[in-house]
Amino acid sequence: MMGTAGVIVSFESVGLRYGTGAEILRDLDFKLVAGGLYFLTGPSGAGKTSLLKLLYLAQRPTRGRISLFGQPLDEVDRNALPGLRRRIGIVYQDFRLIDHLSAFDNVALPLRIAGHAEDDIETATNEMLGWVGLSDRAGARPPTLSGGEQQRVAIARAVIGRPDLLVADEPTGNVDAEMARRLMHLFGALNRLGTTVVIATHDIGLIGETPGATLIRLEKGGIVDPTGGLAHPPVRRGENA
Ligand SMILES: Nc1ncnc2c1ncn2[C@@H]1O[C@H](COP(=O)(O)OP(=O)(O)OP(=O)(O)O)[C@@H](O)[C@H]1O
Repeated sequence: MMGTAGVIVSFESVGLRYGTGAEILRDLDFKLVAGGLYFLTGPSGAGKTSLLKLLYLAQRPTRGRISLFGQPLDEVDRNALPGLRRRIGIVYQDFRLIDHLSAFDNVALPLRIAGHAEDDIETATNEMLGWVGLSDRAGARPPTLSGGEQQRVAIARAVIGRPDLLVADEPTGNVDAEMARRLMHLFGALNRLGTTVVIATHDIGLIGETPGATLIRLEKGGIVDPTGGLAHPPVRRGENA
């Protein structure tokens, strides 16, 4: 059996209900391995976005226990939560860009918050904008960008700080197949640098083109694990299982 070494996320008997409604997530028991690449799939309404919200600390479970970066969240001091959140890059389904900042300044934001030197910020931000094909839109504000362009700004902002955990909700939902492939390369490159990546998507093609990823399938609020990848995660090099 796998111990806790190399585990970045653990869910134990987790359930979630909104208000007094029925549980929309139930009996979630799984571990994510540090450095892993995970796709979360399932029909509309299965609870994918809700599961991601638990992961990026926007929602607390109504039952069970979640541990993140080795820390049980129910024991973490409130003051420590912002520190944990800074280790997570998030691509929201609705982007959540800051409308009065340029694309450049939206992407640069995590580096500014982390206190990097302005020269370094400029180089890294320009490089990232180039990768997502938005060099010529650096000065544009989000309301003047197309949906696909906004999505790419959101992705660039989420990955630029090399987070320990990247959580992306339908990150290729608004771009064409070629751009989706390019963005997947970006997630793959980040993953190879050590970031654990969790992507919710309906895009079966994207999943098929990504070898080495583990599929997490949600149905009616519960996980089905057809490949056994969650119950028996692959042992990665350098890791004592
Ligand atoms: N804030 C909320 N309050 C009440 N119910 C909610 C809330 N957010 C989601 N739900 C309900 O929880 C269930 C799961 O929703 P969720 O958005 O997590 O599904 P999803 O798998 O991400 O769907 P989609 O693929 O359509 O985005 C749905 O029945 C939804 O109506």
